[in-house]
Amino acid sequence: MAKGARPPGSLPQLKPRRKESKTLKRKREEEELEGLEKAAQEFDASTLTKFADLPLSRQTASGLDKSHFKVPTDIQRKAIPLALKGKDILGAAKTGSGKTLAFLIPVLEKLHRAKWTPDDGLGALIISPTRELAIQIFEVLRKIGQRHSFSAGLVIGGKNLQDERERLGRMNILVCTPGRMKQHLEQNPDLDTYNLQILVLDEADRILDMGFKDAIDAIVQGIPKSRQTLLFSATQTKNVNDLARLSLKDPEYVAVHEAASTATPGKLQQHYIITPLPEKLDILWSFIRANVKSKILVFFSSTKQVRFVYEAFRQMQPGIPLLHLTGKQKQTARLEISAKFSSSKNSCLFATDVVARGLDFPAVDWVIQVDCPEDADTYIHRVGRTARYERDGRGVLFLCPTEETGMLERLKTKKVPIEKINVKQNKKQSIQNQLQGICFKDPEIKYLGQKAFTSYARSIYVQKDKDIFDLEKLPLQEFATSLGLPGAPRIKFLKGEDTKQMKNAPRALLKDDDSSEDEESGEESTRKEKKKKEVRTKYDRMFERQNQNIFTSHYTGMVRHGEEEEDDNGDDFLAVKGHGYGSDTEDAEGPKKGQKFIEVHGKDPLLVDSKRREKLATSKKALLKYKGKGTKLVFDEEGEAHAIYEFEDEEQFKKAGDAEEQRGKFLAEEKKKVSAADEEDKTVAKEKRKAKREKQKARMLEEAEDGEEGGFTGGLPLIPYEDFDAKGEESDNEAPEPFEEDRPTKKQKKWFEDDSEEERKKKKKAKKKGKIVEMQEAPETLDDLEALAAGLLA
Ligand SMILES: Nc1ncnc2c1ncn2[C@@H]1O[C@H](COP(=O)(O)OP(=O)(O)OP(=O)(O)O)[C@@H](O)[C@H]1O
Repeated sequence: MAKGARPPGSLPQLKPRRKESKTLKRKREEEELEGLEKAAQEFDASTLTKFADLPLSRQTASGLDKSHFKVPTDIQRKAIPLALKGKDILGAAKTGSGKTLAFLIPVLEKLHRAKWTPDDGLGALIISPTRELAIQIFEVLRKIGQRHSFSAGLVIGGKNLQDERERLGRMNILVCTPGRMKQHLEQNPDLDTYNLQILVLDEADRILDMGFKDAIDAIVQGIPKSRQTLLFSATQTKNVNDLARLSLKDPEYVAVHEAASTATPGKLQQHYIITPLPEKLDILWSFIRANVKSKILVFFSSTKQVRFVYEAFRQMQPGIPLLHLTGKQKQTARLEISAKFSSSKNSCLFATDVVARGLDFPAVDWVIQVDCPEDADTYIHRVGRTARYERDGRGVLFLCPTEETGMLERLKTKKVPIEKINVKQNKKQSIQNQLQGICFKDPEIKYLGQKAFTSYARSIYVQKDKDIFDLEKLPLQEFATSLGLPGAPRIKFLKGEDTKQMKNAPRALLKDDDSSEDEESGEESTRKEKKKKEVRTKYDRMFERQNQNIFTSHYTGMVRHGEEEEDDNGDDFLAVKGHGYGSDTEDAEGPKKGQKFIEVHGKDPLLVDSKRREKLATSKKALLKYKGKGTKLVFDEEGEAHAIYEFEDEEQFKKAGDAEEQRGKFLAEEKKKVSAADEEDKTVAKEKRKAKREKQKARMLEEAEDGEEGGFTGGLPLIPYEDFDAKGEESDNEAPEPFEEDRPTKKQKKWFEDDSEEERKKKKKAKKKGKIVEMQEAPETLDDLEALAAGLLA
């Protein structure tokens, strides 16, 4: 028999051997999982010094190692062993102390030990209050989970609901913001949450506050009670009601820094200055000019302030790259700006509280809080953007004299060590004249300044802590002057703002169109969706965009006339009738639901049943026919008006021929004159438009060139409303954004290209020396990021 041949009747060896190895493999895996579970239950946390000591899957251990995480931080050392035992956790630790890994490692291990496969659907849900933070969490998950085969997705809005929906059904781990997740739960039948194993709330106190209540309740309602729940924050909630809402089971309170003498990182130096409100911008400007070689993060209380200071300072060229980030920008722009600030060495980012929590910008030197935060917790989160994970950092809080006592008391109660410093008067530079010049030359910036003024006043007005925030005590007139405005714009507060809205100040700010944070609660997104569905004309949108309080009294009068004085319209040429309009009940005589009368001067009321018809009926052209021909008048020496014929000699008039013929002739001649004048006007207007366009173009070019030389991001062309509508998501609610940053500009590119160019050169040099190991290219957009993760973390 040939060597290796099978004896007759014997069984082939290959099949049993393969079967045996599969079975063995499965058995070995089962044993491994059981071993992990047992080791986790028996693990003694006091023996933990390195991540390698933890009973972790090979995949997680390898992911941590590859991401260069070797030694756990305090919160990780305490929270991870408990979470691996399956406990619910309330985790509290200072900002920048590594809470993200403290919940991501248990998430991966939970699914691994449950032998979760891509077919098992959603196993873990991680909720973050803002999109930026969700993206950051997702990136860390992608790094440490790279050896696992779970699929992971981001649900944060900013893109088509349908696109997101299609991906969701296939995800094992979702990182989401509350409002968007609620939307999906309500509208996406493929999203099955009934098998969820673990729920995480990062920045739990923020997520559990009133603004997200509906969304969180809706999410929790649809997930099993038997799941594990992890809550983390630097300012943790222990509110029993909140915990009951989440049905936590005997949660372990892990507060590593509770016994510490301070609530903020040890390497953080914190100072405050007392400054009158009108001097804030002078001090900020002087500070930035003195620290152009630093990385600075500046907080304001509203989007409008951020935009005004950014645009004005940009024109003044402080000698450091300026950036701005608010929840009102489009997602792509926000991502781009975060990335730019992260990668830059020296730059100054103006922002709202959208970046106050959780964001891990590397190596920020200074956090400046120009506007007083609404409470001590917000202060702690804002200042925590510096001095992260063993690094140094400095924070400066600007306080108006009226805010000093109250705020310092709040900070002391929260164990925040902060010291007063004084501004060196000889170093302080007044920029009031420059700002006045800028506002005078550029109406767009003046407009932003007016909006910044009203937004600031409003932000103070809605604050609930009246011991700190008192609008009446602020020198508003001087503040307006300090912004470069000719006078203080009129401010009108909405009725009820001081009651219902003030009760929930942070959310009130959020609901205002100047909202300081970005994430939408469920109610907010539903409201926006409803608003989108309403048919609105271009003019409706235009009026909505404008802040009517800051217009001239003439304009306000015009608008109010239409809004408030409907009934008193005897002298109006055009008026909307009040009766029956908007009534829900049908009225036999009046218009039906959806219909209304419009009254055209001197004619019977017209019944219209749609906006389009109303527009047609009230268009300039349609109204012309009611206008009549007009009468030519001449004035005597006393200034009294008379019809022409009153001055004519009757005999002569009769001689000239038939009266009707004369009238016809006169009308024909006048018509000719009017159309000639009309033509002339049109030509002049056309030329004016052309000249204006050319001027704008020249200005852009000039600014672009300035930017290349001086290194400043340049202004952008003013965009006609129509163009803006076509492009901008935000155009529905916002004033036109002439300075939107996600339109690429020469200067912006140049600025950061220089940085990366330099870095590229450095890398090239280092590579030659063998210092750098090439890494996989970083994802640039959300889609890149998701594509990398969604197709399995591996
Ligand atoms: N074990 C570790 N070893 C080294 N670096 C770590 C470790 N854990 C976390 N870090 C780093 O520390 C920084 C802060 O971590 P993280 O963002 O998780 O802090 P945080 O406690 O969530 O802060 P915040 O309260 O502001 O949200 C990050 O850059 C992270 O990569």
